[in-house]
Amino acid sequence: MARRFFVGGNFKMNGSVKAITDIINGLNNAQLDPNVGMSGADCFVDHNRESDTVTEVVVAPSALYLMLTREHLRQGIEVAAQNVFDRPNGAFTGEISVSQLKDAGITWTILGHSERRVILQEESTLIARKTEAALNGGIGVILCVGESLEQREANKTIEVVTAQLAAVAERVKDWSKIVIAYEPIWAIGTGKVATTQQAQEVHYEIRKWLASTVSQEASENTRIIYGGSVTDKNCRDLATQPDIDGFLVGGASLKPAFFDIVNVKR
Ligand SMILES: O=C[C@H](O)COP(=O)(O)O
Repeated sequence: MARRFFVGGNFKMNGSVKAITDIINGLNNAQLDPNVGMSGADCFVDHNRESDTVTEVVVAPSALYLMLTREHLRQGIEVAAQNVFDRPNGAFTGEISVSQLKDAGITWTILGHSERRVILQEESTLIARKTEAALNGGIGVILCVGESLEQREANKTIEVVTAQLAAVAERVKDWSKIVIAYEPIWAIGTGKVATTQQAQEVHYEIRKWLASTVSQEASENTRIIYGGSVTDKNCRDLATQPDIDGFLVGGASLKPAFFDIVNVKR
């Protein structure tokens, strides 16, 4: 079975009520390229159909705008949090629980983004616990991994990325609700996109790692998406690579160019 193409929009800590409302309206009115496989504006996602051709689209506004987005965004596009805590409801000031996300109709969360790993100093063990909690609570996880420029130059990319994944594999056996986002840190927000070869190489190695560490089934079925300066201009070549199953888009997800990325021919 072909893996369903997946495009996530990570708004990061951007936006206001007005700006997010404008983005929601844009998404609600977006026209799809008929070459995606379907025609009409309601074809982004339909969870009642088993389609390999229709792209799955998920957007991740900051926590303050999750409910606004879910309330006004058309059905068929899912909403993701950018983080979730690993404990049930309780005395954890400033955190959001998995059950609170579910209660608000939020079906995905991003975890392990390098901005949280580096700036907030989140370690792989915490990210693994959060991943386990999200999955146990019925929330899908966009699990981000990626190396710094220094690590790439020291030829440590695969070692770093697989160590980040291994922390999750220690706690999680079922990877069917995980989408892995490979995001080289040096490509995030820098305008310096990985070459198709660089991205494909790492995605291939991640798939190999899944086969040897998780299962052959996880290797074949897990979506591995690329993030890091993806635009409507550079997404096409990346999308044609055999192990690239979509994108996690930052800056460009705030702009109309996002629809061209969703509609990319592959
Ligand atoms: O989560 C998204 C990535 O950090 C990529 O961000 P970017 O597209 O702005 O480089």
